This record gives sequence, structure tokens and C-alpha cells, in this order.
Amino acid sequence: MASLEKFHGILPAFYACYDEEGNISEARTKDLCDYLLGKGVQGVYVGGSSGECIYHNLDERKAVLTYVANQLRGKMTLIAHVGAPSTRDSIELAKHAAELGYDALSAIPPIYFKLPDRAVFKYWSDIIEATDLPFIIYNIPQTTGYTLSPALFAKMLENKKVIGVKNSSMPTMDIERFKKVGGDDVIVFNGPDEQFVSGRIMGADAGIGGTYASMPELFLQANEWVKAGKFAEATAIQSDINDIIIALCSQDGSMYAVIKEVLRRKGVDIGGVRAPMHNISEEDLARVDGIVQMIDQAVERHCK
Ligand SMILES: CC(=O)N[C@@H]([C@@H](O)[C@H](O)[C@H](O)CO)[C@@H](O)CC(=O)C(=O)O
Repeated sequence: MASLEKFHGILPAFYACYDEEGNISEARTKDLCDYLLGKGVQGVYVGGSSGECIYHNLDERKAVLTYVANQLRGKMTLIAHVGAPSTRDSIELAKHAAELGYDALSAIPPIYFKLPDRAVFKYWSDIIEATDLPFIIYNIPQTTGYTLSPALFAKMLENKKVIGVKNSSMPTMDIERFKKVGGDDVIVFNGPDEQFVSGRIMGADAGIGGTYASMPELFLQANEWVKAGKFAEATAIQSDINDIIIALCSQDGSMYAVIKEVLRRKGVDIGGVRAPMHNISEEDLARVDGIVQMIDQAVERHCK
């Protein structure tokens, strides 16, 4: 069993970076890579939900994987999300990620048609078979409509290339169950950022999250407090994080559009979001000032 140490820590879910016309931008993708590298995060999860993969064609998804690898390979841990509507496309993405030197693959279950566990097992197994890379299951029932059971997780773990699960379901008990099935030989990632601290306490070894890049300092510090057993300090940060997430989700624009505006204020312009997601409104612009202030004040309070 290869060491799982490189998968520990705070791994922001990487955002789609667009130019002014809404096309994937290589330059802006590199800017976001540099920003996150400078913040000291341990890795990135590329092409997942926060990466708007569901709105990208295959060439765009390959381009994002390429631009990130070219900028960050060897500097932090790189996980490629390769889940796609068809097994064929997922395998093409998996092979591409392997050629680029990614550290691991990950995939949601099949989407749209409700397929039985045996089809989900076959889908993930076919992707795993396509390369030598380790594989991380992505469980996100609220968007896929499919819930990974501990029994299927145990069956998947019989394949030694399966190293863990990124769990985005809301009950932290799911994290505890997956950890119980896998033990120390697997890595369980906390998915819901609103309960990062409780997810870690219930057994998650690390976190992958869609809001991390908007406030990496807070998640990095919360993780340090958890590691040190300082749960009151960690929970105080989580409480501020939750106020910020609620604000990010309460605007006219989608959460990702608001986060991208926050990043723009911090000097990283990665464009807007792709329709049908909503971009921010005129009214949001003024309110984002308040969100940036909340983030800066929380960083000042907890990380200085
Ligand atoms: C449903 C959903 O999108 N969950 C997010 C969370 O990080 C989420 O953005 C956050 O908890 C705010 O609600 C992640 O689990 C997804 C993720 O990391 C990704 O693949 O981008």
C-alpha cells in the first residue's frame, strides 16, 4: 500500500477559469494555480463539481487538466475528477490525466439513468482498469441521486487501486461508516465545507471543498487545530466559515459566481460562471464587499 500522506490536508476543489468570452482560459487557470500554491494548500481536486465539469465538453475538460498539471505538477497533490456521462469519455479523461502525471483519479457514479449497484461497480472498475493510478470514489448523493453504501465501498476496496472516498453527503455518520469499513489503509475526504471540523472529528483524514479557495487560510488553520486536538478553536473558525458560506449562497448569482467575484477582489480574475448557472447581479457587487470583509476579519481573528 503506497503512503497516503500526500492526500492529507486541505485540497481546494479547483474552479473553472474563463476568459471574457466564457471560454476556458489557460492564463487565468495558471493564475488560480499560482494563487493556491502561494496559500500553501496541500493539493487540488481538478474538474469536479466546483470546476463546472458538467458544463464542459471533453476537449475543455482535457484542457483544464493539462493547464493545471503544467503549472502544479510536482508542487502539490493533483487529483483528476474524470466522471462523465459515458464510461468511454471517463476512460479517455483518465488516460489523459495519467499521461499528465496526476496523483490520483476520482469519479462520481453514473448520472441521469438510475443504474443498479452492479453497473456503478462496473463503471468505476472500468475507469480504474484504464490506468495505473490510485482511485478515489466520489460520493455526492445530493447532485447524482446515488448514495454509496458501506457494502459497495467495501467491495470496491477489494481492488487495491481504490484508496478512498471523497464524501460529500451531509451526515458525518457516513464518514464514520466509511472509515470503519476502510480503516487506516484508506483516506476519507470531508466534502461539505459547513461541517469540515465535525467531519474531521468523525474520522475524515482530509478535506476537499468548493469554498476552500475563497478562504484557504481559515480551512488550513482549522485543520491545524483539529490535528492539535484544539476543538474549541477549530469550532470557532468553523462558525465563522459557516457565516461566510451562508453569505456566499444568499446572493443573486450562484455561489461560484460570488466566490469568483471575491477572488477578483483578491487579485485573481478567473471570469464568471457558465450558464445555466447565474452570474452575479449589480446588487451583488456591493454585497460582495461585505463578504470580503467577513473573510478578512475572520482571517485576522483566527490566523494572525
Ligand atoms: C454539493 C457540493 O457542491 N459540495 C461541495 C462543497 O464543498 C460545497 O460547495 C460547500 O460545502 C458549500 O455548500 C463539494 O463537496 C464538492 C466538491 O468538492 C467538488 O467536486 O467541487
